[in-house]
Amino acid sequence: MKTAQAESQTATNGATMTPVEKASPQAAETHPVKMTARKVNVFYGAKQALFDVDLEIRDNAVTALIGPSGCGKSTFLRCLNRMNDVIDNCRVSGEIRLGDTNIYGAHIDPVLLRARVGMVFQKPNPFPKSIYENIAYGPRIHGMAERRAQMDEIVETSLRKAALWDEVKDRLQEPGTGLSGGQQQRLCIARAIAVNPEVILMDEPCSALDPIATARVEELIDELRENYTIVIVTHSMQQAARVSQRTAFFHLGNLVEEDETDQIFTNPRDKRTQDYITGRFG
Ligand SMILES: Nc1ncnc2c1ncn2[C@@H]1O[C@H](COP(=O)(O)OP(=O)(O)OP(=O)(O)O)[C@@H](O)[C@H]1O
Repeated sequence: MKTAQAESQTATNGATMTPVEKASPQAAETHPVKMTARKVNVFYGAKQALFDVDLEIRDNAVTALIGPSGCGKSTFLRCLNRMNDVIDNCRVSGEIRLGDTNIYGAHIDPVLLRARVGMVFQKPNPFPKSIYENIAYGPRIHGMAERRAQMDEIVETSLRKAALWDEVKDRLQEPGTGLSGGQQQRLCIARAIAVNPEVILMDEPCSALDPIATARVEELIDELRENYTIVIVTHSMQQAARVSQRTAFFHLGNLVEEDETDQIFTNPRDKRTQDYITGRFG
C-alpha cells in the first residue's frame, strides 16, 4: 500500500488531465440526487467498519471515495448494490435509497438491483468466455433480447460505449481473457453497461493497469458520466481530482466530509482531510 505522499509523487504518470484541465461544466451540487445513504452502519461480526454514514450521490457525476487503507471505502461502495450481502458475517443497518426505492427493502431482488447498480472490480475479471459472450451473458439472463440481431446490437452498443468496439470488432468470438489488462477492464465496464445500469460502482478500477491503460479508463469514466452516475473508490488523490466532480473523505469508518472535488482538494473543512490530502498520513 502506497502512502498518500508516495501516491501523489507517482500517480501523475497515468494522467491525461490535471485538476485544472478537468471539464466541469456545471457544479455537481446542482445535479439531482441519485442515491441517498442515511445512518449507514456496517459490522463484520462484532467489529464495526462504518459509523452513521450519511451521503447523497449525485446523478451524472463521478463521486470519488478516498481515505487511508481500511477506512471503509470499499465497504461503503458494496453497500450501494448490496454486495455485502454475500459476505457471511457482514451486517448493514440504516437506509440506502436509489431514487425513491429503499434498496434494503424486503421486496428487493439483489440480482435485479445489481443490474441497476453495476460494479467494476479492482482486477479485471472477464468470464472465461468469448468477448461476445462476456457482454451477452447479463442481457440474456435478464431477457433483454429475443433475437440474435437484438443481442448483436446490445453487444456492439455496449462495446462502443466502453470505447472498445474498434479494438475488438473483428475478434468477438475470441476469449475475453486474451485481451490486455486495460482492454479487459473496458470489457468489464461494457459488461456492466450491457444491462442498462443507472449507477456504476468502481472499486479501484485502475489499480492493476499501467499508466496508459489507466488514462484510457479515466477518459472513459469522464465520458460515461454523461449517462450514468459513477462512484469510484481510489487510492490516488490525483485520480480523484482528475475524474470526479464530488469527493467523499473517509477516516476510521466515518465519513469526514463530502463536497465538490475542487473544494476538498483546495479548501477542506476538516483537519483530518487536510492532513490526508497533504500526505501527513496515508
Ligand atoms: N470480509 C471482511 N471481514 C472482516 N472485516 C472486514 C472485511 N472486509 C473489510 N473488513 C474490515 O473493515 C474495515 C474497512 O475495510 P474496507 O476494505 O472497506 O476499507 P478500505 O478503505 O476500502 O481499505 P483499502 O483502501 O485498504 O482497500 C477494515 O478494518 C477491514 O479490515
